[in-house]
Amino acid sequence: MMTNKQTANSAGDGAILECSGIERRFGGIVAVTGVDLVIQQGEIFGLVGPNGSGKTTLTNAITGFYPPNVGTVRLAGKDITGTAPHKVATLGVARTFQNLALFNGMSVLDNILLGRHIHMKPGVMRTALYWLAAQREEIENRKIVEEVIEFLQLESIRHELVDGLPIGLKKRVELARALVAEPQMLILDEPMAGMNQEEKGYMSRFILDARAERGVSVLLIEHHMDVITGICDRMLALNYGEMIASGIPKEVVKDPRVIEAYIGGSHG
Ligand SMILES: Nc1ncnc2c1ncn2[C@@H]1O[C@H](COP(=O)(O)OP(=O)(O)OP(=O)(O)O)[C@@H](O)[C@H]1O
Repeated sequence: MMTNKQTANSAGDGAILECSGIERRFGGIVAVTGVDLVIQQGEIFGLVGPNGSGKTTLTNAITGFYPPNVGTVRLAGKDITGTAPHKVATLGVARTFQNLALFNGMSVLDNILLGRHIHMKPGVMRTALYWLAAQREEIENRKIVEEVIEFLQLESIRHELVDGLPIGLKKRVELARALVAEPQMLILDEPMAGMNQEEKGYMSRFILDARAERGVSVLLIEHHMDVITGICDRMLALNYGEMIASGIPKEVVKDPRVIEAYIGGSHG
């Protein structure tokens, strides 16, 4: 279990994300309650739980989509509780969504470029007087985008519309869009849903490499326990909105409460 010492960690001692006592209600429904979570810089941290256990609600509380009713969220020591989603993004948190959020009718490249918008200055872009600055900004944007395209091996499909791509590639494009924002913290909501074993292997490798080469810390929501035990440093399991176990994945997945939650839930 997470100790008081860990949850009390604060900026400067390596925590990138700290959630304390998070509760979020929707009308009479308590979607999440009493959740404490500390992710250290460079950690890949797994979040599991059956359908409806509160995983997405917790990420929405962190990213400001649905601020918590109770509790605090700190990013690199700074209190960001209730900060608007676009501001949280500019502070260095990027996410991918359970149900893909790509723009159909647009190419792979254009979808990825959209991930740079938090770093673009529209005022500068529009003002002819500052065309040089804008040009420099554009070159910088393209450089990062090209790096990420190469990193995620999307070169051969860069001009294809995202519409017809298989799910595995769509998920990879979404990861690319999140990475070009150059986040400190990446929140991935079921990035391997619908993938076969080989595709899961690729995606796992990309997540590990993103940490190694781009220095991101990762909060990974995932139902595939082999992926959680394979690439996560630590993990947290939720059930009915509450923490039921946390710690080293190989130990947590053997916890009877976690097994029971999954057998009882629809992912058993
Ligand atoms: N916007 C909302 N309005 C009302 N209830 C909500 C809302 N979002 C989530 N809930 C409820 O909160 C609870 C937790 O849902 P949540 O989507 O966070 O679970 P989850 O673990 O992410 O599930 P899944 O694996 O299906 O994505 C559920 O009972 C859900 O119905």
